[in-house]
Amino acid sequence: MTRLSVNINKIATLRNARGGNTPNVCEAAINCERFGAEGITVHPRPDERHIRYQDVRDLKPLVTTEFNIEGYPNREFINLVLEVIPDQVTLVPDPPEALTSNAGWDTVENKDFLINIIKEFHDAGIRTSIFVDTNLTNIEGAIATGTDRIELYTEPYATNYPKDKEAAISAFVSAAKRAGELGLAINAGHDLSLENLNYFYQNITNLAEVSIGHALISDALYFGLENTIQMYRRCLK
Ligand SMILES: CC(=O)[C@@H](O)[C@H](O)COP(=O)(O)O
Ligand SMILES: NCC(=O)COP(=O)(O)O
Repeated sequence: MTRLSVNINKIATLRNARGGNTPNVCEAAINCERFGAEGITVHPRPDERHIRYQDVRDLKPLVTTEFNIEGYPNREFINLVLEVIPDQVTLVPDPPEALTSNAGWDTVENKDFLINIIKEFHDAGIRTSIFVDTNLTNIEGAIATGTDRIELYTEPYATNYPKDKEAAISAFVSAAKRAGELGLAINAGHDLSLENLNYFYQNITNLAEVSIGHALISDALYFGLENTIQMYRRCLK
């Protein structure tokens, strides 16, 4: 079974546009779960342009499925995660000014850095995942960090899918196979959509979880949140 974790960053983007509390991020999370989401993902960024640190604190007692916090592990982020104790933390190597995530970790170069942070999260009982591309050196490097999971950065797959889906998935199949051999569980995310999700799911057999935000929240404008979540869940069958 592959879990669908709904990333609610874009709900916060809309809320922040007017400075009030509409739409309400906490209500949205509760409803996502009611409509079939099997997890809630948030990615607080240093400028708090969408999810705010306080949102993360407010969400923790409300999320009843799986709470996944993503972000670059600076000390402020690490302290927030250790305060909130989510089910999973996903470490992403984004510089503060990044528009969105656009690369995975160089797990060889950052080995010692990641080992120390992952240990800190493990000591607090938090499952870890690290964002990586399909480069096999980075997949093999991930095991040395002690992480429980990797999250495959799927933007290149999403970009290439409309041109040639077999070519687009190929590196992901190899990466997932190698990760499986090493005993790493696999998550995936970034730019997954109703168009490309089912093919990804069909080809990556050992996929534990996908986190989807931008396309899913956009689709909800047309199809409604409940219907959209069900549509995405049907792509994972
Ligand atoms: C790690 C990842 O791919 C997602 O967290 C994605 O970057 C969403 O972040 P934004 O909503 O800030 O684009
Ligand atoms: N980890 C990926 C994520 O949470 C959502 O990415 P996107 O669907 O907003 O591109």
